[in-house]
Amino acid sequence: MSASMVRATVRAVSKRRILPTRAALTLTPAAVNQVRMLLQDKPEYTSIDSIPFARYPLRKWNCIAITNTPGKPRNKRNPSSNLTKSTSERHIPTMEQKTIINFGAGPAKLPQSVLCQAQKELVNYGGLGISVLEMSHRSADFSKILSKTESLLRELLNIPDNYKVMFLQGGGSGQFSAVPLNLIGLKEDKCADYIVTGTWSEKAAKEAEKYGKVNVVHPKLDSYTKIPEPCTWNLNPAASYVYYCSNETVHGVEYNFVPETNGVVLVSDMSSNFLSRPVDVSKYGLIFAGAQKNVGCAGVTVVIVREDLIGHTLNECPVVFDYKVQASNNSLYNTPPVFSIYIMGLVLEWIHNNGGTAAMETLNKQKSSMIYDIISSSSGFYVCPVDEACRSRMNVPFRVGKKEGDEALEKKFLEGASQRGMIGLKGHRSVGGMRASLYNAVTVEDAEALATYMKDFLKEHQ
Ligand SMILES: N[C@H](C(=O)O)[C@H](O)COP(=O)(O)O
Ligand SMILES: O=C(O)CCC(=O)C(=O)O
Repeated sequence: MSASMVRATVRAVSKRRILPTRAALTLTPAAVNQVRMLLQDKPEYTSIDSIPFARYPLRKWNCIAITNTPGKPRNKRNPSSNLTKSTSERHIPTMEQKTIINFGAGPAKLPQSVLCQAQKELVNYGGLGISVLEMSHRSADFSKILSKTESLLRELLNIPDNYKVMFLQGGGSGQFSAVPLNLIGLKEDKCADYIVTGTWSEKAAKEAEKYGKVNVVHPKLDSYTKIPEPCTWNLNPAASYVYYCSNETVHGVEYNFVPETNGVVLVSDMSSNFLSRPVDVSKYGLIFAGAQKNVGCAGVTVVIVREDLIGHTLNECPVVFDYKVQASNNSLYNTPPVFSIYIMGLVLEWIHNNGGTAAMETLNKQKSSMIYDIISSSSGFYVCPVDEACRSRMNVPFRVGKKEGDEALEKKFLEGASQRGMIGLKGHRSVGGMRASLYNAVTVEDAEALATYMKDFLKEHQ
């Protein structure tokens, strides 16, 4: 807590009514952020008693007011003497927002400290007088953001020097096209092997068919609830690459192993489990991931590619997807998603400060086991259709009431969850049921809240 904060008196103001005995002081955005930052990792604080004279439970805050200018002596007779009176700045988002737990599949929950930091810096980034939203992508300041983001990523994933890192637009779906456009020409046959274990790898394989021959290495699965035994895969040694999606967001199928390709270049869509666990990048030719699950907000897609695979692009490849062009321009061939890269930088810093990918993995195991354990011990009340060997730590799909889901109970489950502030639990529209997404920013406490609710709901309806 800074010295100026200690001298502040903070009071609750409900529904824009200011207590009549005192005038309210407008909090500057920086002050609001300081209060937030002070309290964000302290769930044990239910009031702001640590700041003298304040005695109001946080939950009641609709906005907060400060009755004396921080750092100046209090004027008890005329507390408004030090006040600024702009009403436009007086109201800040209610703290009630923070009782919401977002289990959405993406865009998904971001760490609270990242949001606060972004808010703090939104209007005036680093004292420059402008926002990152307004910053030239060719400015020295953005260049710092870009290189900091890249070096954090390199450090977190221990990316070898012979790999390029790019920050592109177009999302995961953009890469469904960019991967074949750049890599299918690696070998003369222009063919690629695809392991299709869910919606996203299916879409990627379909897109690749436009640019070359696609071999799905196993018979089509009748349901996306398992990974076919690797010994049954019909891999083609002449393939330019082998492609798989390491976590299928819709179906909740995740690989707990790296596919063996016998020397053929391995490509992975890690959009929904990126940085949720350590990865040996050297085993891959290319990894891509949209940021909006574990590492930031929508708008930026990270592509990590081994240098020797660059430069085999098909003629019809749009220039913005050409890895050679983007890598040699350091992702600045055209305007990159400046703000999304900045947010990713903040999230990477947060991951770094919280123990890196190994620590994320520990937490992700803990959170997902908590939910899977309830499902397994519910005597069929909750059902997860996915094989135990490939159940996702990121997206836990389940039905309520019976195997194929009891529609009325599932509706009730969602309503009850929503009453407890839990959102985003509805399964993907293509599969129905429930799905709890437990990305990096979802805390153990968030998962515990869901676990408690699931137990209560089970007791009530079994
Ligand atoms: N959103 C998908 C997923 O859930 O895994 C997939 O990565 C496609 O990504 P885009 O929506 O960014 O195209
Ligand atoms: O819900 C998901 O699995 C991701 C959402 C998505 O990207 C989509 O449905 O297009």
